[in-house]
Amino acid sequence: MLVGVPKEIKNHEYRVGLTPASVHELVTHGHRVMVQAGAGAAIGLSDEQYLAAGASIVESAKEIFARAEMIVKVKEPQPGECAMLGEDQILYTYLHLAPDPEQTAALVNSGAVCIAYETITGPGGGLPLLAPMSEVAGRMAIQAGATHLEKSRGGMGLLLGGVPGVAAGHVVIIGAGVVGTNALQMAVGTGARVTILDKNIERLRQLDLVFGNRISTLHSNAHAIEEAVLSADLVIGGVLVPGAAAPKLVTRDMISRMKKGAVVVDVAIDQGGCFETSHPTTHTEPTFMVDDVVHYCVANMPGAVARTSTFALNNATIVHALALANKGWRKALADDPNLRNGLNVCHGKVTYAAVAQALGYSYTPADTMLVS
Ligand SMILES: NC(=O)C1=CN([C@@H]2O[C@H](COP(=O)(O)OP(=O)(O)OC[C@H]3O[C@@H](n4cnc5c(N)ncnc54)[C@H](O)[C@@H]3O)[C@@H](O)[C@H]2O)C=CC1
Ligand SMILES: CC(=O)C(=O)O
Ligand SMILES: [Mg+2]
Repeated sequence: MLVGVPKEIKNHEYRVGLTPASVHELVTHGHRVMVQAGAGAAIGLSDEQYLAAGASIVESAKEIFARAEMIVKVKEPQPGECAMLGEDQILYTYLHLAPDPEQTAALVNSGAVCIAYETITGPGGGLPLLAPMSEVAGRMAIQAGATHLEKSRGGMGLLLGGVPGVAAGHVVIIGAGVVGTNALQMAVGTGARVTILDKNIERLRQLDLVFGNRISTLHSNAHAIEEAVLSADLVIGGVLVPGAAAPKLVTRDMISRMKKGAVVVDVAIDQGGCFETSHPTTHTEPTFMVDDVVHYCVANMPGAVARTSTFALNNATIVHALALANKGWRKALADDPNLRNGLNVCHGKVTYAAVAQALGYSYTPADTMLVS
């Protein structure tokens, strides 16, 4: 198969779909890989390294989209990229379609076979292609939150861990999945007081066993969220209902009653966000204020640590990239129900139930698309 890797074009996005090691893996299995010139230059992956791994270097994204049978990316295709996708071309990347009607319409119109990293499941459950970026974003959420608690960034001027004789800050984490757990580890490390909420009590039991009385766990409901948020200095939003738009758990009214200069980091913003007042921001302008509360809502947080993130992502994505290239999409999806769960849009149909439901499309089950 001819595989293409365009340079990412989202704001401050320096990750690359394939590392030289992943290119080498595909080439060893008999495939050809085209990489756009300079795709990895910002994170120290030179064109020479890609050439040495067996790729060819092409100048423009246009040529890659025109020729490749499978496009491997990181972020959802931007409008210009959607316009270049072709009928039956495989697109393998993050999509986050439920909160994004424009992108969904563009992918439906393209006729392409669109496989979303974030809905591919693992043999033991979970979302193994989302997990590495959630690890990164969860850890970064505390860094970003701590930085924006500084006065010069709009925050109340608070050091999360406090100092001897001065109380530590209160971090509230909503969602105890991969983002939440990684944020929890970092928050505990700073010496902050931490409360974590989830609907899944079994998950809270596991965290209680590991962290003991260094944290408070709370079953998530509207009342518990309100009480926790109103006493928080920093709130991290890390909930997920796979493939669906994030539930708005923190209302505008709660935000208006929070401490002035508190910070919210809405990691779930790529699925629409779990704060009613959120809207997506970029690394160039990561925050905005609502009622004197700093909102950090960057939809591609791992892009800021693109080198770490690219390697972590490739560790998880290469296995299915190989299956798709080796077998073609129909057989690869037929053989592997976990990969099949990644199919969101195919030949003009929406093939992921939560996306169809969120955006008012009729739903076509992925397995009905596998016969040619
Ligand atoms: N902004 C960014 O750059 C990034 C965003 N993300 C996003 O972060 C979000 C979280 O991802 P993961 O942690 O990997 O998901 P996950 O599936 O590991 O965890 C989500 C947790 O939310 C919980 N949850 C669901 N509804 C809830 C509710 N009403 N109250 C409390 N908890 C609830 C679930 O029980 C689960 O434990 C996703 O939307 C993901 O796409 C991930 C990486 C980067
Ligand atoms: C998961 C996601 O949205 C990201 O890594 O940018
Ligand atoms: Mg997005």
